[in-house]
Amino acid sequence: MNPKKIAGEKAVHYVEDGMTVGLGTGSTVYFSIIKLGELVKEGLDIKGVPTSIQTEKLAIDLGIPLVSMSSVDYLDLTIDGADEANHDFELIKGGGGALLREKMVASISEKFIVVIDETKYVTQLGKFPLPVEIVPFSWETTINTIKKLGCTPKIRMNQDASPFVTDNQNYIADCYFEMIDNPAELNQQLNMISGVVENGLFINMADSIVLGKENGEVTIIS
Ligand SMILES: O=C(CO)[C@H](O)[C@H](O)COP(=O)(O)O
Repeated sequence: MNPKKIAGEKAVHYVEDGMTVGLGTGSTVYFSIIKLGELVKEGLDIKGVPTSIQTEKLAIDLGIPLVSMSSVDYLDLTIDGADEANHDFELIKGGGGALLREKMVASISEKFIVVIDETKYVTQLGKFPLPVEIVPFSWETTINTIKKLGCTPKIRMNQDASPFVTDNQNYIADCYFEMIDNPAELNQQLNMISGVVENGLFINMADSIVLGKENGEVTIIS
């Protein structure tokens, strides 16, 4: 059993007719979006707000009707993956580079459902390098400032050795902390640095975590 598939599909039970739904990005929420595509074909009436160009393309291929975030005041629900989640429902996101739009969409969602496999449910955040979206202008200056917060930042690169560029035309600095003692404080400190657009810490945003397990079970933590 694929724990990502189990979690992704389970989360779709939260979706009801008439909802506007934030569609996250990544290989776990992929299974939610596939399932939603099937349900839409069977008559489910929803509108999706995609969090990346990749998700937008997938949703269009599946026939899920989409609206832009700017055309809605709020979303009923967002389903998205995460790279780590702790027991206080604090998250690291951005492994796929979509953290800015993901955070914007989650911030106006009534409910934010996180879909992960059990390996990502941790007691302390930080083993996964924290993605921070920064502007390309003088990125060296920005990562030098970020470094002072006690991490080793590395600009994310593509396989061809060019910098990875986000959907918003920015760079990602993957910041190696090993352990993050105070995620809420770090979230604020990072976002106060000039040149930082947004960081991958999601604090006080998640409502439920849907945890897929290797043995085929799924646990919902709310
Ligand atoms: O934040 C994200 C993309 O920016 C993803 O939700 C996160 O990286 C988890 O992805 P996956 O489900 O593929 O492990």
